[in-house]
Amino acid sequence: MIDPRDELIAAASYFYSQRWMVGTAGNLSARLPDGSFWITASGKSKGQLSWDDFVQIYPDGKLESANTDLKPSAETAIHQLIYRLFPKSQACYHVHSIEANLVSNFVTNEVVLLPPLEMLKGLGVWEENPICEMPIFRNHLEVSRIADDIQARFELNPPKIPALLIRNHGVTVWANSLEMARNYIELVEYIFCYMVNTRRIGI
Ligand SMILES: CSC[C@@H](O)[C@@H](O)C(=O)COP(=O)(O)O
Ligand SMILES: [Zn+2]
Repeated sequence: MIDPRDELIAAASYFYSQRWMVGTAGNLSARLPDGSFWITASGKSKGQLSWDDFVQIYPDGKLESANTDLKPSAETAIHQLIYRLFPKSQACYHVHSIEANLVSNFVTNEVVLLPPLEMLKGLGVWEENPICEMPIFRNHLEVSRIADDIQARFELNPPKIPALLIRNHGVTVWANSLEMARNYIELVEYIFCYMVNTRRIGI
């Protein structure tokens, strides 16, 4: 099996070049056949990751890393939850863009309506003039509280698209392959950019 860290490094470097993973922002993970997953270590510059900048988390919560100083991403609890809620997911990507943060403030409620763009097909919504909402969650200092909120809402009301937005923070997507996860980030960021631009020109 190919080690997914190469693709995670390539994706992070691309997202960094798009200014969606500026500095240490964001985290990426990919699952392995034994149910464990590689996740970016906390506080690493996402534009220049190497194999040693990842931590492997096992289903029982145990972790393994190249050196004992490495801590798993502060947002590991969200990745663990996503893999539990959506067991077919093989990758979970989280980035911080300016547009995502602007869009998260377009509304004060728990969802934002997405424009009925053709691009939604790329996120699995094959409908004419779809009514498609992006779930929004409150940002808490304690990441476990964000994960608890996601679990409580998604267990009752699973989302139509494999994405969620944390207000004033960033977007998280999950997918059945690393390639799809990268596409989903690009698609949601395109949609956020479109939404910001429609506001800017007043349509
Ligand atoms: C630029 S700080 C951003 C962090 O607080 C966090 O939101 C983030 O996405 C990265 O945290 P990390 O622990 O490196 O995975
Ligand atoms: Zn974050």
